[in-house]
Amino acid sequence: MSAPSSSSAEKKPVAIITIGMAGAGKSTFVQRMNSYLHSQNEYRPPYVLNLDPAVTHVPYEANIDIRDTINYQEVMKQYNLGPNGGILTALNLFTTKFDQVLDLVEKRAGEVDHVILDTPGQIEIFTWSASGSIITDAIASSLPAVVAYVIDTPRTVAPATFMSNMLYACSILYKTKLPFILVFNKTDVQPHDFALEWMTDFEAFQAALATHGGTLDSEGEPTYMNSLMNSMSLVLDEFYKNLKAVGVSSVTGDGMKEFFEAVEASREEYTKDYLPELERARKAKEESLRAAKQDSMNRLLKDLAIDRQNPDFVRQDTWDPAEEEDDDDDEEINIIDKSSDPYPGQYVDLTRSRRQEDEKVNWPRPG
Ligand SMILES: Nc1nc2c(ncn2[C@@H]2O[C@H](COP(=O)(O)OP(=O)(O)OP(=O)(O)O)[C@@H](O)[C@H]2O)c(=O)[nH]1
Repeated sequence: MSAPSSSSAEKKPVAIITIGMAGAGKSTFVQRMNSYLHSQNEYRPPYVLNLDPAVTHVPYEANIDIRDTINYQEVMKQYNLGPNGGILTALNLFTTKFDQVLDLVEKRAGEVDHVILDTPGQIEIFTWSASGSIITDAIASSLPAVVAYVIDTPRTVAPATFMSNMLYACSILYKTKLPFILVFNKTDVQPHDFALEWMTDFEAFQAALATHGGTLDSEGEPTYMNSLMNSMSLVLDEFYKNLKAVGVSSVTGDGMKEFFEAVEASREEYTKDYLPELERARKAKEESLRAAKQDSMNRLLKDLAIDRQNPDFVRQDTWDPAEEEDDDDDEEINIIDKSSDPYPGQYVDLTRSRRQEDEKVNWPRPG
């Protein structure tokens, strides 16, 4: 897929990468985005990708579903892994085919306004794995992209939990460098006003800390935890300036209008901040590749000049086409776009197809 230029980025669909702690409501939120976009005239229905191999049921119809390509249970058996290792390895296997996913997304890019990604329940599997980074970078270098960080609002009312959640969000923001929306979910159970207040008013957060239990030790002095959180909240002040926060209820649909307004604002942010940085990094990489190639070429030419002085070498140095290896007989694995017409045999199970090929094959174990 070609990289978006600053001028064409606004015409491309926005990729919404949905991330959040287990149980924060990611899948329900993806379903809500899906139904909201279907119901609005100003938007076209989205293109949805499920990247959670272990989920038993998703409340939406995904266009591409990792479970159609990777049998997560089989991966666990083959590699003798537990559930988290199984999810990570399944995601790694899927990532090796992500170029096909990008091709399918590109084919649909003209027909949709949003490409939505649902990620595995265990947040760290996506945010701290090589596959998560590869997928995020691949998507973000092809389409305007935004991270929707889903927060379980009722479980974030304690200042310490709020702070840990914000620190986690902060680490993802600085890792991906993408436009970032904090999605305070489940506002039907707990409104998110307290969070907005803590993010904008440092003293309000301090006051909440002071009134929360366990903040003073037996001598009436602030506990270590309390002092730490006080200092942290000062550091986070800078982080809060770099993001948008909206409250939604994935159950009632409250706040979805505001969420999509934040997505549109993020598209502009992507074009203004992320894209120039991406183009700069790409140029630097091309330049270093070009320099490395030139260096190899110079060394090759130097070696050839020496070898050509040896008549025995010149006699042996003939090219025999029969010795060429045929690399084209690799088995083709296809990612499935379920919104295209299916045809018999289209389903390919990456795990099973490998096993049938050679029962004795030992797959490389993750390092
Ligand atoms: N009241 C309320 N419940 C919600 C909301 N969003 C999600 N839930 C509930 O929260 C629970 C978890 O939701 P999921 O969508 O499965 O969360 P998830 O983050 O995808 O979960 P994992 O993939 O297991 O990490 C479910 O019981 C949902 O019904 C909401 O806006 N309001």
